[in-house]
Amino acid sequence: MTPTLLRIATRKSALALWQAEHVAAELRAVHRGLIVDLVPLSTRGDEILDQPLATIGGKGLFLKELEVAMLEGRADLAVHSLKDVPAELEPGFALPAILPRADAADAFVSNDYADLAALPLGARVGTSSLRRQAQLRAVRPDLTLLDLRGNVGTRLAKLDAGHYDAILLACAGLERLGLASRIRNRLAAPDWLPAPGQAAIAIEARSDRPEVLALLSALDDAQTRLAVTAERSMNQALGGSCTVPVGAWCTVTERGLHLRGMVGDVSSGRLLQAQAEAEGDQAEALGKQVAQALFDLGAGALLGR
Ligand SMILES: NCc1[nH]cc(CCC(=O)O)c1CC(=O)O
Repeated sequence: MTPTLLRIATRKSALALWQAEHVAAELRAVHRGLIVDLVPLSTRGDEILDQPLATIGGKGLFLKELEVAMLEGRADLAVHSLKDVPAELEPGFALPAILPRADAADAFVSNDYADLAALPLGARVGTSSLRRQAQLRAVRPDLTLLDLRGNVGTRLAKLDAGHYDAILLACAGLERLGLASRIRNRLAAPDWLPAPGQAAIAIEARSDRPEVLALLSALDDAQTRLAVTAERSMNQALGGSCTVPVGAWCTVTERGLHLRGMVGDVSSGRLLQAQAEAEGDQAEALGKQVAQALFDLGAGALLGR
């Protein structure tokens, strides 16, 4: 029987709540009469803020509590930033919808400097993302890289308190929170690669709930799904963890898919880059092909395998 109520499990950060509200509004718009409620939950990834994500167990930390809520019948779906969703989902779960992508660029945010090139020698830049750190090292080996965790508001407050000369965030998150005015400069492809799936919102649900999956799939954007499938397939073929600096960017045109991939080394600032094109129905194979090209360039040593 088609459900008349859908409950969305979400993290409690301002960005997570915005994304869940956005999905709720879209669901109400496409399914007239459907009741959609939010179930805000705390996750381990939100609670442990004093350690880098890579050391406390990675991205799955943000999903676990939301998945438990779905398994226990307290929620019907969960809304995530796709870049926080591990390449391999927990068994029994699916991503029935991936929403149209926002701006996938990273944002250079600073109160004193217009862009990376304007930073003085040795300037302090805050980011806990290994991908951002490796790309920073590659263009500015002199910079002092400092850890920076917490939600978007916390990170901006730490910048404003003077702990950093600049910080890097995702443009998409700033835009969703009405903070686009904080973006001083966009760090964008092909010179600078985002995380696989960056700027796409994903809906997760139990694979054994066909009526729920059918309602949710109405929000799926085919073009975004193709692009992020290629990016996530590459990430998975490289080992799929968030403890290595990996960037990916796939564009979709009438001619097909174009995937760029990057594996970096934070200490040396060395970046390995590869790219390839494929037909629209070959997204997964394209991801594996670019991963193989990166291995051929020596990515294995950087990935510790
Ligand atoms: N890791 C936290 C996270 N997960 C998704 C976004 C931004 C929104 C998106 O990429 O969809 C952010 C914040 C950031 O990186 O600045």
